[in-house]
Amino acid sequence: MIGGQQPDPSHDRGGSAAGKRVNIAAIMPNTAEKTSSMAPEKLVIALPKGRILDECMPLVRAVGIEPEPAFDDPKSRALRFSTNHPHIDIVRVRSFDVATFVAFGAAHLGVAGNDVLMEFGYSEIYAPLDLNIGHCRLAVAEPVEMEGEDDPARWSHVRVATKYPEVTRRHFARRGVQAECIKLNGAMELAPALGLCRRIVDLVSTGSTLKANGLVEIEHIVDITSRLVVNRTALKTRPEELGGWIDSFREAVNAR
Ligand SMILES: Nc1ncnc2c1ncn2[C@@H]1O[C@H](COP(=O)(O)OP(=O)(O)OP(=O)(O)O)[C@@H](O)[C@H]1O
Ligand SMILES: O=P(O)(O)OC[C@H]1O[C@H](OP(=O)(O)OP(=O)(O)O)[C@H](O)[C@@H]1O
Repeated sequence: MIGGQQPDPSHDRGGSAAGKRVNIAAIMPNTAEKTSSMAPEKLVIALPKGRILDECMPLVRAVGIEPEPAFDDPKSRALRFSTNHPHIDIVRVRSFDVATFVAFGAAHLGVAGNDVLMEFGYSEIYAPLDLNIGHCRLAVAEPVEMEGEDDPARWSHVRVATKYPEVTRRHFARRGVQAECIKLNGAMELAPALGLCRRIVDLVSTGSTLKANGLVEIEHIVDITSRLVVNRTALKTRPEELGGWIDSFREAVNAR
């Protein structure tokens, strides 16, 4: 279990905000009652390091959560950070791991792209809010020379390099195409030129990475944004507190 520090009731956002929109306490009165009489463990928020962190920190700050100075110190090797709320910590992990930490209840709240959520399909994760950041799309791409002669409607089998084998298999299976996926963790765009496979499934935003590597997008799979994610059990056991944070994040997103 996490933490052990006593909560600071003066910083508990749940009381006032919950009930306005995410009225979980009303539908689960028993759990709400139980938690209000117990000292809950520290609330842990998992944030993805990398490009999404810069986009999500203004929202985190807009809801009134300010991490300790070490969070912004590039020399710091710390992974867990206290905040201005004595009962809230932030952990900074890889984007795929945000989903795992939240699904297993090691973190209560987090931020993850729906690419990551779809790939894992964790039933323990509830994603109540689109944060309107991290906009990109998941797409199939191939070498520009193949574009004219290749007809995706005629495929019965494809071999693709991807970081998203589950989403890729499901996408192709829906139209009866068998996908053989070669799992890579980055730099998928290198695979066709090096003969690993002819096609890739990867995230595309501006398209400049595809272009720089002689590839073109030939099939759109799904639009991607980052979501606020919550552990379902935590939401049941701490409905006011977590519902309050969901409401606060929603207000911050709407105010942008
Ligand atoms: N080019 C992009 N434009 C916008 N959002 C993106 C882009 N690439 C990825 N994302 C979003 O950001 C999330 C994190 O991507 P990022 O590239 O920072 O991490 P990563 O390379 O997957 O992480 P790691 O280094 O841990 O493997 C993705 O899951 C996706 O939702
Ligand atoms: O269409 P673009 O604007 O060029 O963005 C697309 C690139 O962004 C992501 O990679 P990232 O830069 O995060 O590096 P990674 O491959 O290490 O994940 C993605 O995997 C593409 O390579």
